[in-house]
Amino acid sequence: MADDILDISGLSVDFRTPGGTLHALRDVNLSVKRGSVLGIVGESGCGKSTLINTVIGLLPSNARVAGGEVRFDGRDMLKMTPGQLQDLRGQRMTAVFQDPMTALNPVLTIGQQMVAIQYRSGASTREKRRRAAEYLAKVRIPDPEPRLGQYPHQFSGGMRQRICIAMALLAEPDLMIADEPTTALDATLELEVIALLKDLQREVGCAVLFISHHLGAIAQLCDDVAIMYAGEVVERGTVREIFHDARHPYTRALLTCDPGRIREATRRLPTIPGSIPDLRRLPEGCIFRPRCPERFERCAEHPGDRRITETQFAACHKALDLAPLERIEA
Ligand SMILES: Nc1ncnc2c1ncn2[C@@H]1O[C@H](COP(=O)(O)OP(=O)(O)OP(=O)(O)O)[C@@H](O)[C@H]1O
Repeated sequence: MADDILDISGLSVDFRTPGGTLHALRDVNLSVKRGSVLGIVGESGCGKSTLINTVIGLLPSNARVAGGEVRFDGRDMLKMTPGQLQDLRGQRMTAVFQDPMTALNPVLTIGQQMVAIQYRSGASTREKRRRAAEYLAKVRIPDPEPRLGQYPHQFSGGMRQRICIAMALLAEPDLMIADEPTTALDATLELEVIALLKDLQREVGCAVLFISHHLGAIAQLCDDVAIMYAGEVVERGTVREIFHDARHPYTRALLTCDPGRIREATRRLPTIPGSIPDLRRLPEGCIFRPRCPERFERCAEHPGDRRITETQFAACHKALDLAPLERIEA
């Protein structure tokens, strides 16, 4: 059995666009250990959705996987047939998205939807309803039995997202992909949902790939973190390494823009001067060079992954030389 439930290596994805080929992901290396939570952080346009769509096998028609492998439990998903992918999705790999209303059908009751997604189970409808109520209780929906008969609009926004989480966990997946699941919620509800996700992830034992702009949420929920910038993973490590000893200037810029508030309220990523380069005309060398306060001549060469520890990597020529950042509690 593979140690990593998801192992992405050397993944590159291009889009055909009227202005030329856009290199949305380049040589991405990431892995999610069984039963652990990997957080992915990055500015808008860094390639988070492209990464997820590649993993769930739903890239748009103008996309092309230019290289690499995406292994789920040791098997390369990029070589699977549509039928094999379909078997994985919704069972061993499930997903929760930002807007619960896109996942829930407004004209069916929650109970009907939760029974329907157990279509592969040989259990009776009665047993499926019992499990549905059990999972609603797990996400702390009070009085779950009668609420199975209600429609999505009869629940609050926070409850709807918790119902989506219950539905994603009902299959007892090996991996749950959570794509900005708390971005649409207010700060208090967000904290509640993050705490709930953490409890349930432990209870069900599944791994989670958690995408968020919110550094505080990442620090609270994740075991490991990957920082993406303009289609590359520029740094990855344990949550402790990233929040206490970041080695890439981009990660450090994100963390130092607002260190005191990271734990509490930084719901959007801080702004760093400059903008992401045009991915159709990539700069030579390090992708962050045009915005980097640490740049020097060698940055005209791509740095590749520098190993900092067993678990931490940073794509920067200076990764081993930068002085430690002021301590940030994660
Ligand atoms: N269907 C598409 N056709 C052409 N280019 C695309 C397409 N989808 C995404 N891109 C481009 O690929 C790059 C990565 O986009 P992606 O949506 O994966 O980023 P993201 O990090 O998910 O951003 P956001 O947080 O705004 O959703 C961007 O430059 C984007 O413009």
